[in-house]
Amino acid sequence: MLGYFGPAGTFTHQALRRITTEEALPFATVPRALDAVRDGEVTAALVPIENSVEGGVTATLDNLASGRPLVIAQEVIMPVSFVLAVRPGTALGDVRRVLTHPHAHAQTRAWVANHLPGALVTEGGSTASAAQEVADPESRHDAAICAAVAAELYGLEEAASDIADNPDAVTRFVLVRLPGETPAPTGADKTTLVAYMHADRSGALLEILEQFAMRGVNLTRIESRPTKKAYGEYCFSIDAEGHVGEPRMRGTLKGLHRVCREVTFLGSYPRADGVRPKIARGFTAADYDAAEHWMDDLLGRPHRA
Ligand SMILES: O=C(O)C(=O)Cc1ccccc1
Repeated sequence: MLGYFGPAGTFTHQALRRITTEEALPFATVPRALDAVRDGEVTAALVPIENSVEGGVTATLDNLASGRPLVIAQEVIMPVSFVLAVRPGTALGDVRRVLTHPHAHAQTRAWVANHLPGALVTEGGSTASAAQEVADPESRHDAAICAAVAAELYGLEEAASDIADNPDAVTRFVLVRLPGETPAPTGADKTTLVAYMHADRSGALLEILEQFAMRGVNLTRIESRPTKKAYGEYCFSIDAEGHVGEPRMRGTLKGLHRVCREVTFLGSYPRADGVRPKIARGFTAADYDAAEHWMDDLLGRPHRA
């Protein structure tokens, strides 16, 4: 059984529907969904990790970085479109209190300022739980910012639709499982990791970046996050093009292990867009093999497979 950041009607739920039609268990928070994987209650869980407008979903990034080990098995990238959902009969002009998820709030701030200038927006668990709460006639909230499917599911009406400030926004979700054997590279893969640098070392960040650059590995995301252990101490959450099964990525991870205080591997998995990175001359698996064979010759050893 799979789990997801729920309840039914969240954007995460819609993203899950893109990869499976199987029944799945909703969890009200990202940490609860991830702990359900850790405790074996579900085999994997889908959670939001990044948005093209608002950036990283810190609840996910931080839990993956510091909780009991988990790895990403798959990613889903999906456009998101928001509606303002109200109890039947409520007019747009009557909306004073709005409930939604922090990422939905961040992506509709300008719309709310322009169309509901006096309204108070409260951030809550998820967009679907906001819709569920607004559906209660006793609710002190007049509207939820959520997906059209959530409005329908919880019996609300759309007082306004397509209210995102940036209509091209997409959210990235990841399916997370317990660590195990990493599936073979597909040729279009990503690797996610967290690098903790030595705080007292000048040039430590440059050393981290060098490990990627010197092996022709392109980064698709890098964010600094506080380690939460001491003020001023940061780690770097990184996505890079490539798979740990490729020699250039293996070399990068080994290099990071040498120069960092700690490295947390969060998985190598197929990228949602299927884009195969162009590997520069000198960095392909064949180039690494040829260098190994040359070294074996220098040492007078038989070639290793
Ligand atoms: O609350 C939800 O529906 C989620 O799945 C999180 C979220 C919120 C806003 C945009 C994308 C995902």
